[in-house]
Amino acid sequence: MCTAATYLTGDFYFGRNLDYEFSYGDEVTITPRNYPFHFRSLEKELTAHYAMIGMAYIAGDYPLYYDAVNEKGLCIAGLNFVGNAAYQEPVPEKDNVAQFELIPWLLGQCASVKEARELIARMNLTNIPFSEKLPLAQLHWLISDRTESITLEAMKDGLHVYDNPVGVLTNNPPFPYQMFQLNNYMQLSPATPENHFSKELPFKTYSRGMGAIGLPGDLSSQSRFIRAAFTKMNACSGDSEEESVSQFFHILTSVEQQRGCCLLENGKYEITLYSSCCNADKGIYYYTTYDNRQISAVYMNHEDLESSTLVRYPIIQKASIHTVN
Ligand SMILES: C[C@H](CCC(=O)NCCS(=O)(=O)O)[C@H]1CC[C@H]2[C@@H]3[C@H](O)C[C@@H]4C[C@H](O)CC[C@]4(C)[C@H]3C[C@H](O)[C@]12C
Repeated sequence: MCTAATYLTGDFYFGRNLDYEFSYGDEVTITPRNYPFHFRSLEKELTAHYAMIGMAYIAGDYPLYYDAVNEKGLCIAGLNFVGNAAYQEPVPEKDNVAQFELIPWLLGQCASVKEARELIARMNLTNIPFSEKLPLAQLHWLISDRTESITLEAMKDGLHVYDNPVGVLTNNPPFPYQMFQLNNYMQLSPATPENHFSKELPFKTYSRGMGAIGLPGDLSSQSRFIRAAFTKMNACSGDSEEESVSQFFHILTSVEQQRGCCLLENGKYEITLYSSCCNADKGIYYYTTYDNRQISAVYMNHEDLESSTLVRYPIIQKASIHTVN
């Protein structure tokens, strides 16, 4: 399971929890403007494009991004959509983009969600795998900038683009079902509840936080969607970088997966391998890992963005404890 979210203070923040039972070997990866992107079914090459930063597995010299942000502040995260994602054979009349090419294709060329919508309208998301060892990932995507978010789902009946007014995405079921479920929670509130049950019964609030009784606490993707939406829509913080980043990680923490709570059929546990928070305006990628709660930061603009070589920073997994005496 995974959860992605957006957050706007003075700057715009975008990030995700990557929940899984193993890591592919994740690296914070900066693709500078002149790194050449070749596309499997397109004649067009992107030899000059927007620079981007995100988490990727680098296969050969190719950045297989999980989530990334470009220098214009456009952001994308891919999340599992198993059993529902369906990709097509290439067709002559469309831009045929392989599933693993989607993030470079959009972030390389689009400065906003509006521009991404235009490319998506001409796009066919194809079923060409990266390699035999790295078969198709069944995903759907949260695509955001500071003004709007959309959800992109490729299903048997074609590509769907949904407005995403919540700025949150988890996994199954398809996005319209996720959104519809929110209707069942409209009574939840961060404020102290009032008695609408019966005037004849003398109810008392015995604890703070009772306004959100009924907020689902389990790890299913539907429940994480509701919980992350509630937390994000009610989140508030100061505008400073420290306050914004701290608050963003708290939103993600509301849906993190602790080892032991989600047992898979293979006997392994799914956990939150990393949490990321990208300042999309400044190109700063912050992350924590399951065992390293210290926030690490990689600045895209500290690198030579005119270069043609990937810049890679393997994630720091080892805990760092600040000893004070
Ligand atoms: C496993 C990741 C998604 C995590 C997630 O949503 N978990 C929820 C589990 S579930 O709801 O319970 O199924 C996804 C997100 C991005 C994916 C990677 C990216 O798409 C990039 C390449 C794409 C290649 O086709 C496969 C390897 C890969 C390197 C992918 C491996 C894996 O599928 C990743 C890492």
